[in-house]
This record gives sequence, structure tokens and C-alpha cells, in this order.
Amino acid sequence: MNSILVKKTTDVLKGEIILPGSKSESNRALIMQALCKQPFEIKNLSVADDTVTLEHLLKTNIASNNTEINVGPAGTAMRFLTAFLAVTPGEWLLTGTHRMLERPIKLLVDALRNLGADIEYAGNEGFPPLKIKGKDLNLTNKISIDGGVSSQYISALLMIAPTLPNGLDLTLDGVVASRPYIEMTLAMMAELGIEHTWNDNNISIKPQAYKSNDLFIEPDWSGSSYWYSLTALSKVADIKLTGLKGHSLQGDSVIANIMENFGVKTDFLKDGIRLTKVSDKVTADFIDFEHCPDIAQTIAVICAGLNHNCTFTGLESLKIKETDRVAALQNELGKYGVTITQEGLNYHIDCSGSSINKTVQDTILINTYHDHRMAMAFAPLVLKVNSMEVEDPKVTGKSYPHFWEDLEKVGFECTQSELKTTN
Ligand SMILES: O=C(O)C1=C[C@@H](OP(=O)(O)O)[C@@H](O)[C@H](O)C1
Ligand SMILES: C=C(OP(=O)(O)O)C(=O)O
Repeated sequence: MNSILVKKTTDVLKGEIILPGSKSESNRALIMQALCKQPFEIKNLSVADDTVTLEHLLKTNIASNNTEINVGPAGTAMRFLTAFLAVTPGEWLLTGTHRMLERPIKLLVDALRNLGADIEYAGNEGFPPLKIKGKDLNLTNKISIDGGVSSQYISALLMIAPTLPNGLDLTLDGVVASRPYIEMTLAMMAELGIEHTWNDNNISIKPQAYKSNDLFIEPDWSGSSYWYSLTALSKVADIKLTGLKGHSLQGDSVIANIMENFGVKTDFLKDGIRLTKVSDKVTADFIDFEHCPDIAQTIAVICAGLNHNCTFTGLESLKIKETDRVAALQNELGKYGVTITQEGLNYHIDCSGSSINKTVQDTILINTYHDHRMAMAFAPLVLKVNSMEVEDPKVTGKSYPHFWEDLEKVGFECTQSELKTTN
């Protein structure tokens, strides 16, 4: 196993960073491109592994009728392709990494079966791999789905909705988690001419053809969170992130507001944003991540780095992502004496026993659990502990392949080697 030793060389961070395109926007664009009868261009498509995989699967494997479709660790690819293949003639086996086979998919399979899909479980009931026979879905157009588990199931259904013989009349039961991702799906469909209505908990889409229109993918706001963290944990920082805009389809753009409470100012420029460190004072005591789950790890580590006790909520979906992210955070922050304790739906981050900022630290190994966000959320903490060894640096490729090179650009030393430290 490889690791990367990260060392701080300066307390002053200055630089200009070009983030990859959003993998969420990219993976939607690719599915919609495959559903559209006329060609169009996707500009600034993400270089994320999950996007490269999905593009390859759509344009090579599926186009040439290879039956085994392996999405690797890409959750959006697994969920979006389940719906896409259910309406694509052919017999498919849809599978992924070991972890993917532990990530639930029953709610989406049930919804598609209710529409008339032919999907069987090839392994454990409720989980991939899936055997899918693509066909016309014409049993009904009226279904419901629990909105509280993963918005990816809902986005998957919405994207195929205009191609169904009778469209889709979808009721979202209960709370709707990760709502901005559903809005992103509908907004991108609208860019391709698809109309919808969304009243209370009902989304309705009539049968219609996707119209060709070139799509531009915005840089990744989730990836920006690591730069917000570096800014918050530095003594002095002035970082430009090229291409990001205030009005974004990405819900994780809320990071700009959240980080005002951690002393980071965002200036919206013509061609990007500029982050500066303006204060050492932290004013956030309670943060809800229900609609922005992917930035929870980043902000948990920021709290640890700033020795700030805080309560998080809205973390339910973290347990079924690349790893159980709550458990992973508890383990890794625990190495620095920071605890996370659960009380109902709230999670208290307690830094009272923290060793960060208090003692000269030995290099600690951060385990990453096949989760890109564990690696990237912890790396900025090196500003407070001087050096850190991060397991499996390539893991960042899932959304941000050039993350370590970008860190080097602003003055960190990153050295890859065989894993050295043991905790
Ligand atoms: O639709 C998307 O692109 C995503 C939706 C979210 O998942 P959930 O809806 O499962 O929370 C998010 O965590 C994931 O990284 C990307
Ligand atoms: C949860 C994530 O991705 P996915 O669900 O698509 O694997 C993520 O990128 O944080």
C-alpha cells in the first residue's frame, strides 16, 4: 500500500487553483447526452475517475453491448445506470467494488420495478450486483419513493422520466435529503428543453425529447471545501479558485456561507472566487448537513484544527457512502484526541482532549477507507500538526485526481512512498 507524507513548509498560503469540473454535473450530463437523440458537446467535463469510468461505460461497453458493466466505486454511476439500463435494450450485469455491493439500492429497484422494469439481484437482496433486462417501462407512470435515503435514486428516475411512454408522476415520501442534487438534475434537464412541475412532494414530467444544447460544467464546489479548510487553518491565506460562481447548481456552494463563521471571506470575482483568512474567531456551534453531506468531513476536521467544539446534524446518509464516514471520522480524529459522540440525530465534536496545537506531534497515519474525502478532508490539518502520512493517496482520484499536485503548488511538500508509519 502506498502513502503520502505531507509536510507544511510555510504558514502563508497564496496561489491560484483550477479545480476539476463537478463530478455530479458531469455524470448527469453524460447520462442526458446518452438519452438525447441529437449530439451535443459537454465542456469542462470532470477529470474525476468516476466521470472517466461512466463516460467509458456509456460510450464503449454499453454502446457495444458488453453485458458486464462495472462502475467501480462510483455511486452516481451505479444509481444512474440502474435506471438508464432498465430502459436500454439488452441484458446487463451491473456491478462495482466490494464497497459498492454494500451500498443499498432497493428503493430505486423497487421504484423501477413498479414502473415495469425487469431487475433481479445477482447477489444479496437489496444490493448490487443487478441483473437488468432493458425494456419499455409501461406498467404505470405513478410511483412513490422515500426521499430520505439518497437523492441519487430520485435523480436517476427523473433523468429517464421524459423517455418513458407516459412520463413520470413521482411522489417523494417523508423528508427529502440532499435536495440541491435533485434541483441540479432538473435544472440540467431544463437546459436540454425538459419541462417539469414540482408541487409540494410531487414531481411530474411528461414524455418529451431531450433537445441538444452544449452544456458547460462548473468547477467542483465540493472540491473547493478543502481550500476553504486550508484557508481557515492557515495563519495567512489568499487563494483564488478559478471559474467558480456564486449562483451555482451545486448545493455545496453553501460552503461560502458556512465558512464566514470560520473566519474565511469569499470574494466573487468575474472569473472565480478569492478566499482570504480574515479572522481567528469561530462562531458556528450547530451545523446541519442534510443538504450538503459531502462537506461534513471537511468541516469536522476544520473544527478539530481550530479546537472548536461543534454539534453536527443531518449525517444519516454518511453511513452509506464510500465508507461509514461517521465511524471513519471518529477513528481518525480520535488519533488526535478529538471525539465525536452521538446523541439522537446530533453528533458532538469535542476537542477538550485534543493534542492538536498543544504538543509537538509525531507523524500520525491517517487511514482513508477507500474514501477520497477522508484523504482530502484531513490533509489541511497538516497546517496544525506540521506533518502527516495519508494512506492510499490515489484515492482522491474519485473526484480530484490532481489534489496533491495542487497542494504542492501552494507550498506543501508531498512525498509518496510505501506506507511507513503504523499507529
Ligand atoms: O447526485 C449526486 O451527484 C450526489 C448526491 C449526494 O448523494 P446522496 O443523495 O446519496 O446524499 C452526494 O453525497 C454525492 O456525492 C453526489
Ligand atoms: C458520496 C460520494 O459519491 P458517490 O455516492 O457518487 O459514490 C462523494 O463523492 O462524496
